[in-house]
Amino acid sequence: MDANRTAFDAVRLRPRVLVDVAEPDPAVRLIGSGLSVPVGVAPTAYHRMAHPDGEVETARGTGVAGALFVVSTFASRTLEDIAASAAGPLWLQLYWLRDRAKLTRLVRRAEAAGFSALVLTVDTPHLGLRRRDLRNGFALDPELAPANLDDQDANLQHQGRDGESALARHAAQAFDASITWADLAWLRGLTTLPILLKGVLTAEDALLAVESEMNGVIVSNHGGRQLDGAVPSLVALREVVAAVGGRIPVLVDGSVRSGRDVFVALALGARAVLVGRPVLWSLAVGGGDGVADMLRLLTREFVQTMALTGRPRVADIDDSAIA
Ligand SMILES: Cc1cc2nc3c(=O)[nH]c(=O)nc-3n(C[C@H](O)[C@H](O)[C@H](O)COP(=O)(O)O)c2cc1C
Ligand SMILES: CCCCCCC(=O)C(=O)O
Repeated sequence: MDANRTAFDAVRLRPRVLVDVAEPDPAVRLIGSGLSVPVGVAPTAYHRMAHPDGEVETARGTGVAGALFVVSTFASRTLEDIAASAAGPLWLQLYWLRDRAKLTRLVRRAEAAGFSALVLTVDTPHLGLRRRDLRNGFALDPELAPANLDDQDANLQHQGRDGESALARHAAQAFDASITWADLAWLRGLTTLPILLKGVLTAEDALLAVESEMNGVIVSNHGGRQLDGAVPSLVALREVVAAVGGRIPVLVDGSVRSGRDVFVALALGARAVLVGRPVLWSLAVGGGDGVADMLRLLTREFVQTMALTGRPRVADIDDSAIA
């Protein structure tokens, strides 16, 4: 997690001057959707831990800001309620569940509710070693449940065993850790929705994603929550962008905390960024309005960086902007 942040801080910008920057335009199109800014909400589980209305508020605030919302498999509100409150594009993040019938039902519900893409997270065959969760015996409040998984697994609410995380135990039971690139054909055949892979950190895997007919990759080390010591997302971005060679969009997440960071990621070849923890913080402080404020702040900072680097359109942002 720290390395993600350090990688952004290490980048220096090369501003061009005497360019007409009277009206910078941060809008983009991404996988068929128009966005006011190349920013999305990363999938994070259980927004009701941050706000009583959970993902319904996140969807409202994200729509107000004209950004994208990637809803987690472990959302704490139903896909249908989230869709009813959304004014912008929604994608559904999937973990590959052992129970393929359950996975299929999720995909069908997403299609019916108007979600416009799927994001398969591929860096979590097992949950990472999260020592604080283990030490604290992390478990969910009994009021909270994954709203879109029909088993309502009691293991997640299991309380009070030191040295065990209810999330890690549930992941071990529910996630299929045996899937390989060959299994992607099954998912590809299940739906016509675009599919992106989240958690790609190498050129080799990016090439396999293209060969597997995936529609995009999200360069991510899961915010530092999976493999301790993994390469920072921003560092991995360069080799993934080079390998993909423009054939499919590349997104990135991990410690994006300002509009300058959004600009840096785009200069290194990302088509958009996802933001994780700041969404939970702003949701906790101000509900949907808080999320909208945070995203609008990122947008204002991004626009200012475009202006002060002499890159008035998103298409003008390339690696010539990086020292
Ligand atoms: C509390 C929390 C829950 C998360 N839940 C999920 C999840 O359900 N699915 C997933 O693919 N990634 C999940 N992530 C990872 C995020 O999607 C994202 O990769 C990461 O948080 C980005 O880094 P950032 O938080 O520094 O912006 C989670 C991250 C956090 C902090
Ligand atoms: C069995 C629940 C697993 C939720 C995992 C959410 C996640 O990805 C995270 O980083 O936390």
